[in-house]
Amino acid sequence: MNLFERLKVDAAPQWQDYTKHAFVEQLGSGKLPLECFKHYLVQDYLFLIQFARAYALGIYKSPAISDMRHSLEGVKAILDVELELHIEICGRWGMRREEIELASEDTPTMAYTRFVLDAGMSGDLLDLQAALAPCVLGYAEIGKRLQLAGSDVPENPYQRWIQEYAGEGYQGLADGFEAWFDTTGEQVLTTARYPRVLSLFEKACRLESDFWQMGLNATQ
Ligand SMILES: Cc1ncc(CO)c(N)n1
Repeated sequence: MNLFERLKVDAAPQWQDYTKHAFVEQLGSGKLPLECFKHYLVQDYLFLIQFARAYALGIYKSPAISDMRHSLEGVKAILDVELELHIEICGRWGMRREEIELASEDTPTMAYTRFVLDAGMSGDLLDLQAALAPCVLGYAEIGKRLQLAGSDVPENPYQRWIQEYAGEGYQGLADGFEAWFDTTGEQVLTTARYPRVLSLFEKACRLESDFWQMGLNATQ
């Protein structure tokens, strides 16, 4: 079992809540109200700006050039690919980049992003990776699962989103992150340290669930 698999087992309730959240299930069935998705997507754009900073912090916290390159991959994937996907999807409803960037961050967006940044600033690369892992590895798992189940749902309005996270590019990024996380674990993880790493991972899962819930709450 690699480090990610071990954390998933030990944080099973939090992982389930996050990856099988009602928002995710409705996204997969195509039944999610558009209002919820739009609210989520604008907040996610703001989220990703902060996450690019968190990967940049990863460069700063990298003990080796190979670690720097992994962090740089994360920065590039967000700035060059993921943010552009959001702009493309928002553009379908006539929302422009300037308008999205002017939106104000909701509390769950602030809570999650600042939590990750603080985990990295106050800790080392492994702490930062533990706080980042649910994001990239969770979306890769969700994307793959929804894509596989999706053949039963013709004309899902959220297909473009699913396809992006199930696609080769994102799946490759997640595989790279998982191996990198494991390598860092082999270098610095001790038995005494594991509970703190697990706690960071669990908290990030909870903050992911809160992020989905923020999307669902947009109809109320
Ligand atoms: C909230 C959140 N978690 C994870 C990802 C995956 O990058 C994302 N775009 N947004």
